[in-house]
Amino acid sequence: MRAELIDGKAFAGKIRAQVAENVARLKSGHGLTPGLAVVLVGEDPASEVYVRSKGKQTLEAGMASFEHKLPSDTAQADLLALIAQLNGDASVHGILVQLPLPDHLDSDLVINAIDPAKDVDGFHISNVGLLGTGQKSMVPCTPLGCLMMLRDQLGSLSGLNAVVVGRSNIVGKPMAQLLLGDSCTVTIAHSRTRDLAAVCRRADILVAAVGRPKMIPGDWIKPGATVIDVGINRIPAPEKGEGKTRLVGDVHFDSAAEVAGAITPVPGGVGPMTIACLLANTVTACCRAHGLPEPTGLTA
Ligand SMILES: NC(=O)C1=CN([C@@H]2O[C@H](COP(=O)(O)OP(=O)(O)OC[C@H]3O[C@@H](n4cnc5c(N)ncnc54)[C@H](OP(=O)(O)O)[C@@H]3O)[C@@H](O)[C@H]2O)C=CC1
Ligand SMILES: Nc1nc(=O)c2c([nH]1)NC[C@@H]1CN(c3ccc(C(=O)N[C@@H](CCC(=O)O)C(=O)O)cc3)C=[N+]21
Repeated sequence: MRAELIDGKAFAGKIRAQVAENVARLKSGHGLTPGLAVVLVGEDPASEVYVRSKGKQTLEAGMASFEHKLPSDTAQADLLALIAQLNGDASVHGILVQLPLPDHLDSDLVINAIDPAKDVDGFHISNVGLLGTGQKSMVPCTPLGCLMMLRDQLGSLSGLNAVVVGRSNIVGKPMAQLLLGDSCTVTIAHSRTRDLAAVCRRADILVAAVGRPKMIPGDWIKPGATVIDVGINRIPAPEKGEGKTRLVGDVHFDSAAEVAGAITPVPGGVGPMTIACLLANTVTACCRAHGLPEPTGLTA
């Protein structure tokens, strides 16, 4: 292996320590406890694991955690009523509605019902517009975590060719906005992109957010490039025993690590940074809600 490994797990630990320091300062100095409410509709086992780990890390940072688990047949009006209640609750500074929602619910409508100041996912149209115009906003956690790792790794990103594979509202598009904000020359690729291999080979920074296990091989990667693998794909792992599974990214790690300059692993890369940034956004939201100075280094 030639590439340097970018240790997202360790980096996330440092971010969480900074979050905890800021929480302690808000508590002792201002009598404030930042609070995060997570809303989960339905019984997806993967989402439940993820929501539990968010709740645990929220408490570990000294914050308040509110979990709302609703049945999969929850009516839209009931979900909207819960959001209205959380919007009005002064002890809640951040609201996250776990996606995807069951098909009968309109996720755009639900997300846009969240008070933008409490929208710690950064998915509300106001925050999307603010980010797109370079104004202060809530920045989506996964792209924010990726940006932090890239800045830490490379220093300035200015003038670099960045290719983002994937154009979702939750990862690909906001990632591209952040890279543009740091003066990269940005290409967004997707399922209709022609000659994706050639597009990827131009990238000094390659961000993969596709959801296809090991799709990007080493020979699509420019020698020395920095590779950020957002993909979280669970695949069968018969070598671990019958019925066992393991997580892999969208990048074929072994071949990519022979070519790249630096690469994030899966697990232990972007995933832990996403949760750390969620906590960071909650602290930022709490500070803004009370007109207090924001922590430095925890926002874009
Ligand atoms: N680490 C973390 O914290 C997080 C990880 N993830 C993971 O990141 C991955 C992407 O998530 P998300 O953005 O929500 O996924 P979506 O399914 O919403 O988007 C996937 C994107 O990949 C594109 N795509 C699909 N197939 C191809 C292909 N063959 N070639 C090129 N592009 C393709 C799609 O293109 P088109 O638009 O044309 O259909 C789409 O834009 C998933 O593995 C997910 O689990 C997601 C969120 C957080
Ligand atoms: N409103 C909303 N906001 C989200 O940010 C959001 C969402 N909905 N829906 C689902 C996706 C997925 N996502 C992950 C975050 C962390 C890990 C993570 O910590 N992964 C660990 C491994 C965990 C394991 O072992 O299962 C790692 O990569 O090391 C994974 C996935 C956030 N998402």
